[in-house]
Amino acid sequence: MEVRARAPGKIILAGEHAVVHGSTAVAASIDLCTYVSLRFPIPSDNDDSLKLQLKDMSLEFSWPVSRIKEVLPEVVSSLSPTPTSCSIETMKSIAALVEEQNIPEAKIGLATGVSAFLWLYTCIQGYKPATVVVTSELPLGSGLGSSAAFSVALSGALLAFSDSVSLDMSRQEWSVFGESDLELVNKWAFEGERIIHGKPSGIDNTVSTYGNMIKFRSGSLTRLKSNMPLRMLITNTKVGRNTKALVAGVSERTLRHPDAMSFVFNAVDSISKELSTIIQSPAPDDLSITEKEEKIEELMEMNQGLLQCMGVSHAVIETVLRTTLKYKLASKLTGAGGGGCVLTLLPTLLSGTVVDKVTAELESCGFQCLIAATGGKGVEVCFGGSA
Ligand SMILES: Nc1ncnc2c1ncn2[C@@H]1O[C@H](COP(=O)(O)OP(=O)(O)OP(=O)(O)O)[C@@H](O)[C@H]1O
Ligand SMILES: C[C@@](O)(CCO)CC(=O)[O-]
Ligand SMILES: [Mg+2]
Repeated sequence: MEVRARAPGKIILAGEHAVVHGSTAVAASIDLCTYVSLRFPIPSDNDDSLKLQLKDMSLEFSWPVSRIKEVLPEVVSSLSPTPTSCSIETMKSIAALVEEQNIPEAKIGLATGVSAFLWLYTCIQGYKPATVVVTSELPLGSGLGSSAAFSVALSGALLAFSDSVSLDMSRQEWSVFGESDLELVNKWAFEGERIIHGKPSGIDNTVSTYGNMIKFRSGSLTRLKSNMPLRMLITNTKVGRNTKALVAGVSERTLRHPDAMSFVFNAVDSISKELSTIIQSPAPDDLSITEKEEKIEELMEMNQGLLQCMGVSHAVIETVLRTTLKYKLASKLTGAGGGGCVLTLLPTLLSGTVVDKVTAELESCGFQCLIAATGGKGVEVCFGGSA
């Protein structure tokens, strides 16, 4: 028995960090995914372990299920079909299980992802032996929502083989969950994000679950229908960072300067709302595509300035901004910042030559550029077969 799930990464067009503090944000899925396959052994395999293979990193972790039962006895006895948060005590027990695996120091950032895996697995599948294989097209820890895509794909695969959702297991092609099942996948993925992020707003797992473009505020989403092409150059600075630490840094700054930061968050809220209005406004209205793009560019620059106020920009991000500005292109960081990826709007009338030139200049600085398709599908599953 095997099921595979895939979930997309995302870009945040406006509102990262401020969304954690109640502001509106706008995000779109991208066509780079994380894939999770789940397979239960057959009795003749004589396999009583839970295995997690992180293929891209050539890492494999394995726990005898008896060991998981011994360390986490309370998880299954209190199994509930509704997503639950991991308590501090259980987190400590999970950390012990992860520590036993001796993750190489250079890859220690994966420990939170492995912890999220153990929590979601035992909550949804109990102490069953299984092999879970993960691969990803997303750079990890770069602002493109790798943690959310991992949590969503994992929740999707685990729930596909649970009684909580209704799926046609005979369909051997990529299929979508029903509306209420999607909600369940999203809620479990949020619990995974909590373990990886500390204090997520929920925007990343929501856009990965539902796909397309969304407006998000205080846990609730509005699906957006874009009425204009939106081509974004994504520049990966390759400077590593950690969303949990950056989110905590903004919270600390907010505690130190509550009044000033509340104005910053309000300004971001207005920017996100204005951006979503422009994106959705009917195609042939009073504003031409070029006028809309100019407004979006200005909003991106304003948002970037406010992200700087929050303390989440970085020297390397400023280098990308300066480089793209030479070509009169507007940019902003995307995701948690502190390094990671930068978005640059490529206006419809921009010539291919300019795109090639700016890309070449960015790549000569050691950055990696890509143009991802935005607003595609959310989480999908596929039973058996080889779709
Ligand atoms: N494919 C994966 N396999 C295992 N763990 C993963 C995988 N993808 C993400 N993770 C976990 O998520 C962490 C990265 O999450 P983080 O939130 O810091 O960055 P991001 O999600 O890529 O960017 P952002 O949150 O800004 O969009 C990794 O260190 C790891 O713990
Ligand atoms: C930085 C942040 O706003 C977005 C990370 O992609 C964190 C979150 O909303 O959970
Ligand atoms: Mg993340």
